Amino acid sequence: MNIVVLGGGAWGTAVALAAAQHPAGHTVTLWLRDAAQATATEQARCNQRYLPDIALPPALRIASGAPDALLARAQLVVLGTPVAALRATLHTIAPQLSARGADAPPVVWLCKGLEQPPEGHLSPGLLPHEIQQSVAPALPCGVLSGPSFAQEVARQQPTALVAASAHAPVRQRLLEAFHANALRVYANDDVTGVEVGGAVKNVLAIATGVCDGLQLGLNARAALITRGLAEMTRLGLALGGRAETFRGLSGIGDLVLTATGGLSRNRTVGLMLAEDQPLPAILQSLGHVAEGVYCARAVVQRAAALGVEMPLSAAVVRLLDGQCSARELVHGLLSRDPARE
Ligand SMILES: NC(=O)c1ccc[n+]([C@@H]2O[C@H](COP(=O)([O-])OP(=O)(O)OC[C@H]3O[C@@H](n4cnc5c(N)ncnc54)[C@H](O)[C@@H]3O)[C@@H](O)[C@H]2O)c1
Ligand SMILES: O=P(O)(O)OC[C@H](O)CO
Repeated sequence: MNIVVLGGGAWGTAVALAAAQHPAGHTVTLWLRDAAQATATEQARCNQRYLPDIALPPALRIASGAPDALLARAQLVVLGTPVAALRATLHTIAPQLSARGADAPPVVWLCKGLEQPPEGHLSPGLLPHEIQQSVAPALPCGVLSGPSFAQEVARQQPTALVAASAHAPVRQRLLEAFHANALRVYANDDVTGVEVGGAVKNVLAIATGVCDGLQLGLNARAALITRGLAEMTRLGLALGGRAETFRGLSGIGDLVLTATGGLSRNRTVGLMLAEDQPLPAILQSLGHVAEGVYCARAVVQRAAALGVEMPLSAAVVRLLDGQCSARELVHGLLSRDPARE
């Protein structure tokens, strides 16, 4: 299979690397928007900026510049950008791919979050598949999600992913592309549920980082994860997702990984906020995207529009907006009225 991965951050690189190691012998190209970074990656055979210490397999091709020739041959296009770049990327590639008619390859994204509406706009923050529907509704699309740190996938440590799409051929293409070696890919047709899980767990991982940074204890962390799963599920159901999805890999699975795993960027943001470090400095030191920071407000706004209560996510928004300190956030949550579970 001819696979093109657009976007050479940590996750795009790890996913391209996994596809290039598939025993079927796929032809895999990792496309980077930054030509200098592409050259450096090719010379070092390592993405030192985003995935250091990982040697890229010889079969993995690196490219930059206009991706038209790559897209003309692609049988699967994987978008490795953050949510913020998904709309623009789809705008760029959709005309060429749509022109292939029935031969158009599936397009799948890896991002987890909601789009931030432009400042001052009243439109809701959209999930990735809603962005795709507004930009390129005719393309066969899907999402690859689930509990997966790039570094572990790149080291071929066992990982279970979810391939979600409304289209069975897209799900099948994803299985053929990635299911092998230490990667297991589970199919799911609940795209909304999978995307809500992927977005909300990032916000909740910030909250868990705060909880652990303040050394509130293991009981508090378990309570936070459990109540977080409840609010993730409430929002997901209200948006049309299915309950069982939130009990699966892209729900509780990714929430537990991101909220507790030391490799999580979102959790790291929470740990640093607990030390009262300023957010801009935290984001700069991270060097990678932490989607929870960018989608927390959109999550809470969509929940409010649907009458869904999300107290943990709302508390994270107040903290990110500088309306309270980490300790005040905890105090506010502990002072809430008693409620039924
Ligand atoms: N890193 C992981 O372990 C992991 C795992 C699963 C999912 N994800 C998700 O995948 C997405 C990408 O994460 P990552 O870890 O690769 O991020 P990263 O910070 O390592 O890299 C981001 C990449 O996106 C590119 N980029 C940033 N802004 C852009 C723009 N405006 N236009 C085009 N490209 C742009 C950067 O050049 C870089 O290549 C995120 O939504 C993340 O939540 C990450
Ligand atoms: O490092 P994070 O917090 O962006 O999480 C990475 C993955 O989404 C975990 O599944």
